[in-house]
Amino acid sequence: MMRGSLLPRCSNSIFPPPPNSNRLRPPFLKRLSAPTAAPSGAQSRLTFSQNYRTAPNRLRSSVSESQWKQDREMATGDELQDPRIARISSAIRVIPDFPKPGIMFQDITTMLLDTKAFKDTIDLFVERYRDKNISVVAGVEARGFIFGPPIALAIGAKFVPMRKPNKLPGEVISEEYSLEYGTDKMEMHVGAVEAGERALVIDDLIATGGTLCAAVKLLERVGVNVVECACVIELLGLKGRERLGDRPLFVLVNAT
Ligand SMILES: O=P(O)(O)OC[C@H]1O[C@H](OP(=O)(O)OP(=O)(O)O)[C@H](O)[C@@H]1O
Ligand SMILES: Nc1ncnc2[nH]cnc12
Repeated sequence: MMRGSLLPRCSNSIFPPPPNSNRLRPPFLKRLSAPTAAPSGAQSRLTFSQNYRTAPNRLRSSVSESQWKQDREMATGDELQDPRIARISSAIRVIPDFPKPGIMFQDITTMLLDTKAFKDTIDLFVERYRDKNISVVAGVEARGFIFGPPIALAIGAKFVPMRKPNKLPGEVISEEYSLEYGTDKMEMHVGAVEAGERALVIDDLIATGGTLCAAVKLLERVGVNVVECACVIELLGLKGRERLGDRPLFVLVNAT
């Protein structure tokens, strides 16, 4: 059955938002929004995002003062109001009740078919992270493997896969983490990164934040400075940001 094709693509663009839309809410209201589980058949809304957070209390012993200031400026930059985001948002398909009832699945595969939207997505990240002295792009399996490598190549960083358990052949360090239901484990090759390196962690989506948090912890355990986490989509209402604490997170679009 062509489940998703029957749905209109969610749009952020020039059309006025319907009643109760979360579109373009100020950031402080975003925190109060409903969880991802929505009444069956409801259309999830994707919103423009201005999601920047500082990391004021972060331990940055391996980072110079000027680099710290530069990072802070990056994390508190002007609100992102880029027209490319509307196209990206519209190209992401939303499938209700997948993989189980109540979940509004954010399907990025339709965005990958739209060559302009896919390129714009990569470009937006590259524009943000080039010239930031980032030597590592760490991508979270599986969907972080789609966005991470082109960004890494474009900014001149290496790509490090953060994998599900028992996939990497060499010596690994691992981190267990909890998800909405149950636990999972993430692994990284020992020696893939060195203490003092500057990393960007990338994934397609943040929901509860468990996955990104595990990736960050793995890197920090070996002395890597995680400059920022980045996702295409943030699912509002699941408190993913809270789980990340004061670590900066950058997202392109919000969804409920
Ligand atoms: O913020 P969280 O609650 O941790 O959820 C976010 C994670 O969930 C999805 O991966 P998932 O492992 O479900 O699917 P995959 O098999 O495509 O990697 C998504 O790609 C993120 O990695
Ligand atoms: N609603 C959702 N859509 C896509 N991927 C997800 N991972 C966790 N929640 C998700």
